[in-house]
Amino acid sequence: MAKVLTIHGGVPLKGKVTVRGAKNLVPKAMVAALLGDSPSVLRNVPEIKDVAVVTSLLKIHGVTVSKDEVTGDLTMDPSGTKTATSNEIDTHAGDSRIPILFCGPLLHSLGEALIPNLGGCKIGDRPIDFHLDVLRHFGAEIDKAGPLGTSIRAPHGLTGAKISLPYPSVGATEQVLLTAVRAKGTTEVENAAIEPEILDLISLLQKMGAIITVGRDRVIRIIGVEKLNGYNHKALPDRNESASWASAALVTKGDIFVEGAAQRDLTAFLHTYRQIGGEFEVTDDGIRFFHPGGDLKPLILETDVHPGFMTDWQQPLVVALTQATGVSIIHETVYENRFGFTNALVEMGAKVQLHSECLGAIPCRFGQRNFQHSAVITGPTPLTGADVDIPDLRGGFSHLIAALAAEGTSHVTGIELINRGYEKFMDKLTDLGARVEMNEIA
Ligand SMILES: CC(=O)N[C@H]1[C@@H](OP(=O)(O)OP(=O)(O)OC[C@H]2O[C@@H](n3ccc(=O)[nH]c3=O)[C@H](O)[C@@H]2O)O[C@H](CO)[C@@H](O)[C@@H]1O
Ligand SMILES: C=C(OP(=O)(O)O)C(=O)O
Repeated sequence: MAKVLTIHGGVPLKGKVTVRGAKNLVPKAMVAALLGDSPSVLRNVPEIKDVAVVTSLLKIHGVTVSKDEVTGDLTMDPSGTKTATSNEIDTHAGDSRIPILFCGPLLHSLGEALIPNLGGCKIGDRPIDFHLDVLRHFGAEIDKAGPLGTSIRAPHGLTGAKISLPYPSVGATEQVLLTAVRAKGTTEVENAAIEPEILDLISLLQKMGAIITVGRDRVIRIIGVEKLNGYNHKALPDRNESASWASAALVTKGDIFVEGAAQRDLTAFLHTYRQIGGEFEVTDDGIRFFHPGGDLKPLILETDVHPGFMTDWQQPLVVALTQATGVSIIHETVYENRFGFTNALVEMGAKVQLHSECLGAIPCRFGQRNFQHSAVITGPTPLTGADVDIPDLRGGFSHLIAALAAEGTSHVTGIELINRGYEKFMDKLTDLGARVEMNEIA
């Protein structure tokens, strides 16, 4: 039975939501537990699909994962780590992007790793060439990278390496970290990503006994150690979920206190929010986001790696820009195909034109290659309810907040995708006063 969410729009979202540990850190912290020779404890764990997927992957590799019924904290004991069968691995094909990060830890423990084909949002090709090159630098052999997944071995162990990433990829940087901490000798990675979730992963690895320094100009150095212990760590809050609810407040002319939102990790977002005309108040417990009344202002924006404007913030913000007075331009420089979600916004009444040129100050990797990676948004345009099928996590959130702001009723399918990154999504919407009903259809 498929689910369809009916949304009656036009209600400002008001109230409080709580964000917990980041989707882009928690599953990776769980993978890091494989590196220890004693159990690890992870706190502030959200109930989202990627956590369920990694819990299952750890279990089929012999890791005991137990959850505290009251706090939700996870205790992961890797003492029984074993090779999983290809059938077990195959059950997770297409689920998430995290399995590729099992390579380093499994190669250290078992000398081999079998990785299912990856899932994640369909916002570009999302190749894994950087990951496989990184692993080869450490001495791993890629037996097979084909339709049934990737099989990797390290018959001679893994040795530290000097690596320069072609682009500051988040996943490839994490691949380096999770492999280098127990490799023989020293690793140096240039052009590394330094997103807050990566720095939190480094903190956690440091607790385990890893030797890591983050130097100038995105260079990270790691001295491998033979053994690591388990960690006890509280995951950093989800800055992407925080930014999503902030955009929801602006789009619906509402007022949302996001408990747990951390200003430190949202500097670029808060700057942009204020430029558009959104208001916020930072407290020790979170951030209140609200529409202060009056017109929203258009802007010109490029997504970028940290400390730039995060690509995952772009999609919900585009909905707010449909309500700004004037022309806004967004140049998406991280993914080549992240504007597909705007088709549904156009059906709802928005004016969005896509272009393959780089409409930004810096020409990016996608210029002259026929990727529609720049968007011109003209507002304000009233939005009306529509029937929408959610394409991906952030595009889906954008559709939902557009429907919440629109006049009339919308029907949304594919809502399950939202569970990848938004904990207790329906409860939060209801608590904020949204008029929504979930029904099942044959
Ligand atoms: C689970 C997780 O943490 N997901 C985040 C992570 O994704 P993820 O780690 O997959 O993103 P990357 O930073 O690796 O990707 C950035 C760019 O590099 C390219 N690339 C990446 C790897 C590779 O081997 N070859 C290659 O060409 C990608 O196609 C993309 O164009 O960082 C992205 C950028 O901040 C975020 O949008 C995602 O929410
Ligand atoms: C692109 C995203 O996630 P993933 O890398 O897990 O697909 C996202 O969170 O917006």
